[in-house]
Amino acid sequence: MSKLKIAVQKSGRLNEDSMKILKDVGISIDNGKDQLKASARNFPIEVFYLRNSDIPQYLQDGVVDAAIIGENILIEKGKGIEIIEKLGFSKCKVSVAIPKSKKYDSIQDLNGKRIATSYPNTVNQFLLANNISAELHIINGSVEIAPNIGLADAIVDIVSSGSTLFKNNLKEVEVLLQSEAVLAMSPQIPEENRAILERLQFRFQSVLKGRQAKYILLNAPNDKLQEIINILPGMKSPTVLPLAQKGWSSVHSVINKNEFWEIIDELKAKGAQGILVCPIDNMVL
Ligand SMILES: Nc1ncnc2c1ncn2[C@@H]1O[C@H](COP(=O)(O)OP(=O)(O)OP(=O)(O)O)[C@@H](O)[C@H]1O
Ligand SMILES: O=P(O)(O)OC[C@H]1O[C@H](OP(=O)(O)OP(=O)(O)O)[C@H](O)[C@@H]1O
Ligand SMILES: [Mg+2]
Repeated sequence: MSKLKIAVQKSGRLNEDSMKILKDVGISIDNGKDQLKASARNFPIEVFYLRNSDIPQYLQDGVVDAAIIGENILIEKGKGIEIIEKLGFSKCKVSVAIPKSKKYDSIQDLNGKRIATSYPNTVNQFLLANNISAELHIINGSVEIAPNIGLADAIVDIVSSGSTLFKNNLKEVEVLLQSEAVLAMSPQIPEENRAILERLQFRFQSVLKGRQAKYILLNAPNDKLQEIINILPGMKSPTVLPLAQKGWSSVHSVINKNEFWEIIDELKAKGAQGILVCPIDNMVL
C-alpha cells in the first residue's frame, strides 16, 4: 500500500508543534527524531526529518509529497508549491530593520544602502516592487548583528517578539510579509497519495477548529434561559436539558476561544452558575 511522504523540520522552531499536530490527529510515529525517516503505525504516512530550508527543493522534486514548513521559506524558495492549509503556529514576520539611532521616513531611505539577509529573493522582489536599488549581503544566521559590525546599514530577517531586534539596538521599519507554519503539497504528488493527503488535511482541519473553540456547560435559571441562549452562538444552537432542581436548566454550547472571557462575564451577569469550560480535541462540522 502506498504511503504519503511528509517532511517536517528535523530540529528547530517548527519541530515540536509539527510533531504535536501529527500526534493530535491520532498519528503515532514509531521512532524518534534521530532517524531521518519514520513510519506511523496507524496511518499510511512516512515522516522525513529535514532542514526547513531544504524542504522546498524536496517538494519541487517530488522527493516528498507534502511538508509542514514555514510559509516564509516557501515564499523565498518554493515557487509553484501549493499551500493547502495554514496551521496557526510559528507565526512571525519578515521585516526590514535598521539601527535605532538612524532616521527613517520612507522606503526611499533604503536606496543605495547595504542590506544583510538570509532571504535574498524575498528582498529583491520587495526592492523591485518599490523601485529601490540596494546592495544585498547574503548571510545565513545571526543577521541582526550585521549593522553593529559595520557589514550592513539594514537587515531583513524574521521578527516575532522583537526581542532580538531590541537586543541588537535595531528597529523594525517595514514588514515584507507575515508567515506561519503551513501544510504544503508537492506539484509531483501521485494521485493515490493525494487521496491520503486529503484525509490528513481533513484531520488537521478538525484539530485546528477544535483549537479555536471551547466547550461550555452552565446552569441557567429558566426565567433567564432565553437571554442566556442569546449570548451563546453554538455550532447550531445550544443544547438545553432540564436539571433535577426545578426551575433550572443545563445549557451546553461551543464558543470561540477569543470571545471566551467576555462571554463568561455576560453569562454571569445574566445569572448563569456552575460554568464549566473544556478544551475541544476535534471538531467536525
Ligand atoms: N522567532 C520566531 N518565532 C516564530 N516563528 C519563527 C521564529 N523564527 C523562525 N520561525 C519560523 O520557523 C521556521 C524555522 O525556523 P528555525 O530558526 O527553526 O529554522 P532555520 O534555522 O531557518 O531552518 P533549518 O531547519 O533549515 O535549520 C522559520 O522559517 C519561520 O517560519
Ligand atoms: O523577534 P524574536 O522573538 O526575537 O525572534 C526573531 C529571531 O528568531 C529567529 O532566530 P532563532 O532564535 O530561531 O535563531 P537562529 O538564527 O539560530 O535560527 C530569527 O532568525 C530571529 O533572529
Ligand atoms: Mg531561526
